[in-house]
Amino acid sequence: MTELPRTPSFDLSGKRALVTGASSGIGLGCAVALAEAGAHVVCAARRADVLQASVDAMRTQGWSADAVALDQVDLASLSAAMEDPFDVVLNSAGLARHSAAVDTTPDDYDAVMDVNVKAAYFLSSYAARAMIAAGRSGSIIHISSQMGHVGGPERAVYCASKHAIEGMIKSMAIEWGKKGIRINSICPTFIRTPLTAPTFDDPDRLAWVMSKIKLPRVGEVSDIMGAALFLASDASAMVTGTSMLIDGGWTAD
Ligand SMILES: NC(=O)c1ccc[n+]([C@@H]2O[C@H](COP(=O)([O-])OP(=O)(O)OC[C@H]3O[C@@H](n4cnc5c(N)ncnc54)[C@H](O)[C@@H]3O)[C@@H](O)[C@H]2O)c1
Ligand SMILES: O=C(O)[C@H](O)[C@@H](O)[C@H](O)[C@H](O)CO
Repeated sequence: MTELPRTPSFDLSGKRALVTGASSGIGLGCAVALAEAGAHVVCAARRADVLQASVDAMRTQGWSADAVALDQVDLASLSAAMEDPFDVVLNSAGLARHSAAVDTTPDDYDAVMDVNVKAAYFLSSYAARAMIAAGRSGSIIHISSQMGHVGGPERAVYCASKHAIEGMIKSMAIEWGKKGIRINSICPTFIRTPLTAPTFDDPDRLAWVMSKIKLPRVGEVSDIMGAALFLASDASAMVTGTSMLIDGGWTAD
């Protein structure tokens, strides 16, 4: 009989995962995807009350989850939260402040870069450091953006921050690959979350979005959850230093 290849496992039983930005939007969706696959998920965000409500809802499903209040711009707290190694670290915390490039203030610039780049950089660094010290492999995943690959009007700082993630993951993948640590990004198009409310609530901006997406609708959080599970699990064991565009065809032309 033909020996058939085995489908790799998407099961995360016995794995410990950290998901940042887990109180809402894409982060909450990814936390659910990992918990449903069997991981114990530590959900991190700043708003302890909102976060606890999400964790309580996950527990009622029979999934394993904890909440940790964390402002990841505070690198000392971030480092402390990462001391015990995780098998999976998924970073969805992020900020968008859009303005014409000539009107961007240093405060807007710093706010976006501090969360989207600096915190993401040190989160990765601390995560890998703990994995290496424990002699463990792991998967680090950043929610970047299609704006890490193309530009967008009134989005120069946001695009700069997401392009930085794309360069960062490639360099870190080179450094950590032989230790069994993978690092990748997911690059979504416009997804319906609190972050995109100002864009979707403006008819002109929504029309621009729909003129760029090739599919007939905007993205939903559920469109990202399968990719998160894939990159977290052994199903993606040969995938590192790359980004997965979930952009409804935005970047196809
Ligand atoms: N919604 C989209 O269309 C879209 C598309 C592409 C990429 N993204 C990216 O996805 C990620 C999640 O965004 P979302 O759409 O789910 O929005 P969201 O506003 O629902 O989630 C962002 C989360 O980041 C958290 N956060 C912000 N600053 C933080 C800090 N200093 N410390 C800890 N947590 C902090 C917020 O509290 C929130 O929970 C972001 O990185 C965003 O850039 C979103
Ligand atoms: O541009 C916006 O309105 C959002 O704040 C961004 O988060 C984008 O939705 C996203 O990155 C897709 O390009």
